[in-house]
Amino acid sequence: MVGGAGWLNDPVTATPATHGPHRRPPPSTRAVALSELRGVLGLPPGAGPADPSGADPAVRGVTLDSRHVLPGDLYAALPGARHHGAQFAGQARASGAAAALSDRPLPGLPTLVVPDPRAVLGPLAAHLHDHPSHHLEVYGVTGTNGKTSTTHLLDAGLRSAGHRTGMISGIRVRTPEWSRPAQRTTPEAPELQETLAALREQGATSAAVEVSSHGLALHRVDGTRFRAAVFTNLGRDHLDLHGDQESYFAAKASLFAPHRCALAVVNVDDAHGRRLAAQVRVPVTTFSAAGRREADWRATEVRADADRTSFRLLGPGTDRRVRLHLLGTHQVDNALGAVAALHAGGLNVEDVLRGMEDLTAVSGRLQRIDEGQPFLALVDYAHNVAAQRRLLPFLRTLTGGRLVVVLGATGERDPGKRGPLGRTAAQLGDVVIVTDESPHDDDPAALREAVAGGARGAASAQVHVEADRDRAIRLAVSLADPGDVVVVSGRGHDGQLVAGGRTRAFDDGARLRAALAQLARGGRAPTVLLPEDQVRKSMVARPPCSSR
Ligand SMILES: CC(=O)N[C@H]1[C@@H](OP(=O)(O)OP(=O)(O)OC[C@H]2O[C@@H](n3ccc(=O)[nH]c3=O)[C@H](O)[C@@H]2O)O[C@H](CO)[C@@H](O)[C@@H]1O[C@H](C)C(=O)N[C@@H](C)C(=O)N[C@H](CCC(=O)O)C(=O)O
Ligand SMILES: Nc1ncnc2c1ncn2[C@@H]1O[C@H](COP(=O)(O)OP(=O)(O)OP(=O)(O)O)[C@@H](O)[C@H]1O
Repeated sequence: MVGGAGWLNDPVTATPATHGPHRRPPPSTRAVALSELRGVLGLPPGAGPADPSGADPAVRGVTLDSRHVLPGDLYAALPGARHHGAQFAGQARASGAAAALSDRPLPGLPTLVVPDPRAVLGPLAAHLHDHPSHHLEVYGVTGTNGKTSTTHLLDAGLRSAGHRTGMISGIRVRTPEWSRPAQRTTPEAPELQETLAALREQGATSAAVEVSSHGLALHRVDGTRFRAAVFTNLGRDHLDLHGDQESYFAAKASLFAPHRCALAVVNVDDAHGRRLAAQVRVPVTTFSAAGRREADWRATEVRADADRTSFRLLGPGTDRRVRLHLLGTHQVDNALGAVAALHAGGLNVEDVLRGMEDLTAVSGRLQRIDEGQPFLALVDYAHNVAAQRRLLPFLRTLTGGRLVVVLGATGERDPGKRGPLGRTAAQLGDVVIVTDESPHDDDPAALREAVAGGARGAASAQVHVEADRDRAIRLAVSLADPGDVVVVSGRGHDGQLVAGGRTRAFDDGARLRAALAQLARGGRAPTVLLPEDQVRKSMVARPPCSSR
């Protein structure tokens, strides 16, 4: 389709062409002899335990999950946090795996043995699919916040500029012929290469791909060539994986290595962005939403309200006002990154801006929920302090009243960010309602306490603790006065809560809408009565808004 459109009005219908149990590799996938793959890895002929029969089986696909093996696949048996894939060799063999890749020989399967199989999986999958990224213009986006939004803006711009394109984002994976919900931000290498191959086969000319730091550190994008890559920003996040901020930055920076990407597009409002721009060895285009004069692309005269966001765009040969439907000043950063990348990639700025200006929303990113209530209610995906620091001051500008923030912390992720999440919400909001997100196997009460402890420490907001997320949302609605702003943060589009090994459907937008509809039906507020010990008020009087 030409003419940008967001997911909310995307014309592509979902078909079950998924990776996973319904995996359907592109028909064009060629058969490659195992000996050829051995050559790709630089293994000498016959090195490592070969098939005792001396056969040289044809490999037609690759997967790292025994449950998804199709006949002829190479099964990559990887060491994991809970299992070693070698445990599942029997299942892979029974499903028709032709061969294996692992750090040890697998019984009954000719195995390519390398010390770090994850590290060679991407190049192998790319080889098997004839390097699809070399035949597409692939635009990547990395950074702590703004990846999904920027990816959607890139997609909208590519489409309005006439590209037949695909999008691999943390919300959905879409090709011209099918679309499905994403399982993770950046797919594992076999799925990524398979999707890029499907794009090529379906006549796509380009793709916008979200690249998480997990994706980089876990080699998921190895074997992929990017026409241009955007760096949005770096805040504290994912230290559970990276250990420290320096390693986190190094993971992000690795996307911009010359073997991966041809052009770097970097946000120089961000300190790590400035560092990256100074160190990369590919041509760099810079952008600044703060209007820095040294940037190649910059925004001035930014106006952002509850309906839209606009700014004056200044760049090579460009000086024009841009009007976005997306809400929040941070979307100016994201739009600048997208426009700079597409211009660097050779596209016409007016063509791409048309699509970006038509993009109506990105699911769960500052999405307004309106049921006629006399206050603003929104859902957002902010789940780290850096995002809160952009989001909450913006929302403050939309209210002369109070800012009510519903938040929690996901379990099994960096414990060090829980207290700061609560503290920042309390510093920048007036009413903080701490609730459960997805605790996974962590203790939900301990997670709530860590967030609430941070919030109480800030001592400037009213702090409530309500374990049940639905009740927390209804509490927020019941507490809102005309003119206030309510934001349910942290989950965005994510329609599931995971606790104690069980997953249940839970959509923040739908629950917020239901609470607002109940308010509209019942007059004032759907009263939520909480046991006294669940309500903690660290401060009853709130500071005047003007003091913030
Ligand atoms: C912490 C982490 O990254 N874990 C990854 C890891 O899982 P694991 O170590 O727990 O795997 P495991 O269960 O021990 O199994 C070991 C191996 O056996 C295989 N297996 C397992 C069971 C079976 O029946 N058959 C089988 O073949 C598994 O596919 C795996 O390869 O290896 C798996 C595949 O090998 C990954 O899918 C998995 O990513 C998990 C699911 C994940 O989502 N991680 C998150 C943290 C993530 O990647 N997030 C980022 C960024 C998010 C953001 O920006 O906010 C993302 O890109 O999504
Ligand atoms: N450029 C930005 N700078 C700071 N915060 C942002 C920016 N863009 C978005 N945000 C905030 O981060 C949240 C997540 O945005 P988005 O999904 O676009 O980023 P992301 O990098 O894909 O996040 P994740 O990796 O968690 O999927 C938004 O809901 C918003 O609160």
